[in-house]
Amino acid sequence: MKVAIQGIPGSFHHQVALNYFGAETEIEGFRTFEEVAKAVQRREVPYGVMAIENSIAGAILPNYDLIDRHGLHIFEEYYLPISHNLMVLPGQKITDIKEVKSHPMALLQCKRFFEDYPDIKLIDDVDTATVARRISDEKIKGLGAIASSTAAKIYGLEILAHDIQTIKNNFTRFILLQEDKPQQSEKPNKASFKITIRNEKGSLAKLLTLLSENDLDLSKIQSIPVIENPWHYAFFIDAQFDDYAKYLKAIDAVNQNGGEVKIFGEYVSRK
Ligand SMILES: O=C(O)C(=O)C[C@]1(C(=O)O)C=C[C@@H](O)C=C1
Repeated sequence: MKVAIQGIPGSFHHQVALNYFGAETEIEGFRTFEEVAKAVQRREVPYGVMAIENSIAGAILPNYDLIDRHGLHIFEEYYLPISHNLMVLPGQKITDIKEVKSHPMALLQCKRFFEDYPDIKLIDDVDTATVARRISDEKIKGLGAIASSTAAKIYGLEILAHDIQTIKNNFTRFILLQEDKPQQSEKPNKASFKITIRNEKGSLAKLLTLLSENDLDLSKIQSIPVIENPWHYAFFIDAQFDDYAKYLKAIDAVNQNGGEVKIFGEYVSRK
């Protein structure tokens, strides 16, 4: 079975794919989330893994948009505890480091650590492990990577500082994607969907009332621009519920009241 991820062995996406699908899984790494979404949409790879939000850095908004544009379905969520480490070519000291490169979400999660090192320049890169591999392959001095301890092991780097994320208790929520609408074996108690409403006074308040009246517990609501219609907004929502029938009633009520609902997935909450 093949699974698409952004990144290479030692990245957090790689870890999630192995944890969820098993150690023997064939993993196909891509450079960008967009390439992952396209590969799943075209059925070149049956499943994709995508980070969607982090407990320190917040949502990865462009990924909600990718799921939407590529018509993908969420069938599962996965929470991975994230520990970041500062690593270098063996023998390098922290005072030798001029630049640190990593995935932008990883850099955001470690911002506070680098406040004590204002001379180190932080630079976005494709993923955590790719930088570790590059330092190792090209024997780059003066450059640090932020990545997992697994990446340090795989690429033979030395860890100068462990657990450098701002809050020790750091989690990233990943979603598992496929092109087809999934058949759920367990009863769903969570759903992700997009609601587009007319930009009128009180329309958001009305929408929230309809959801709350049907006992939906929102764990996320994020507004995104409707690009075809400047200054109009849609909302990406994650909601939990005990009663599936009531959830359907809520969706129906929104549709009846001028909202437009697109469901990305119904699945079991793993929190
Ligand atoms: O760069 C990696 O190792 C990734 O798997 C990407 C990613 C992300 O997209 O948020 C995954 C988990 C962490 O939050 C940091 C980076």
